[in-house]
Amino acid sequence: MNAASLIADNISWAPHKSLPRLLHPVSFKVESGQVLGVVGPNGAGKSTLLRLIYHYQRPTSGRILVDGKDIWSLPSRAAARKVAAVLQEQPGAFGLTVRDIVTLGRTPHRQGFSTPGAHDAEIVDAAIGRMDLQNLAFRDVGTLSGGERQRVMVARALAQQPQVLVMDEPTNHLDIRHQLEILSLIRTLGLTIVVSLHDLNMAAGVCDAVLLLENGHCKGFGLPEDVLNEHLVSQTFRVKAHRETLSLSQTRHLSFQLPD
Ligand SMILES: Nc1ncnc2c1ncn2[C@@H]1O[C@H](COP(=O)(O)OP(=O)(O)OP(=O)(O)O)[C@@H](O)[C@H]1O
Repeated sequence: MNAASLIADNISWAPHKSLPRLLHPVSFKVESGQVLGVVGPNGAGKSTLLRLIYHYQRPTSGRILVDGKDIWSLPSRAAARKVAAVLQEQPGAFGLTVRDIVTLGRTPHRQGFSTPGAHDAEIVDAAIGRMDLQNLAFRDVGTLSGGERQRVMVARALAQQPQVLVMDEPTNHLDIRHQLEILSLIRTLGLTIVVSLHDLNMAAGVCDAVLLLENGHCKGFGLPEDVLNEHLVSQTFRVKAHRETLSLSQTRHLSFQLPD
């Protein structure tokens, strides 16, 4: 794998020039190979921020640098060789096999309309193996469970050989076991990762840094233990947050209740 640093330099977004910004200017840096968690209440702007990074929506202001190169100065194909995404809404790709879907990850690396070659096939097989999908390779993706489909989407992103991987709520719809598997996988991919997560304890466990959003504003960026403190979490999520150290694992754990 081929991780690279990611810099967001004053990026913001509005649906139109005449409309108010839904994401206010924010700057941060993710070192090569590190995992940034994006957290915040519903509607905070997490997916909006991620869309700018995976080259889907152009920022209204600012630059996004991967390995020092502004991805919005690149054509889509070149940007897709730098940044891949695993999204919540999975395409209804009925009729395509798992292998077909993973092979789509090679598209940005091919010339024009050329068909995939032996080199592509090797990379696709490696991605399928990495996600333990060998037994499902020729299954119609429409017949897979949500967890299996999620693994296919990660395999497709790996076949894309990006430097940065963006994951929008990758644990959604997964049972506890699969949530933990995805989180432990995140740590082993050797890529720079930006992941949005709703579970703050999971974010604290898996991320090197956390960005906390509220209403399109950055409320905190830094080490999980600093950003996910009782005060900031209580204020941002409008709950009463309590943080304790669990005796068994010696990890910090947040619990929540509604305020009085
Ligand atoms: N294209 C758009 N036009 C108008 N409003 C938009 C557009 N995209 C997003 N929004 C609004 O921006 C706000 C932030 O949305 P976003 O999906 O980024 O939030 P989120 O933090 O990912 O939320 P959730 O946790 O519910 O998934 C929401 O109020 C949403 O309705």
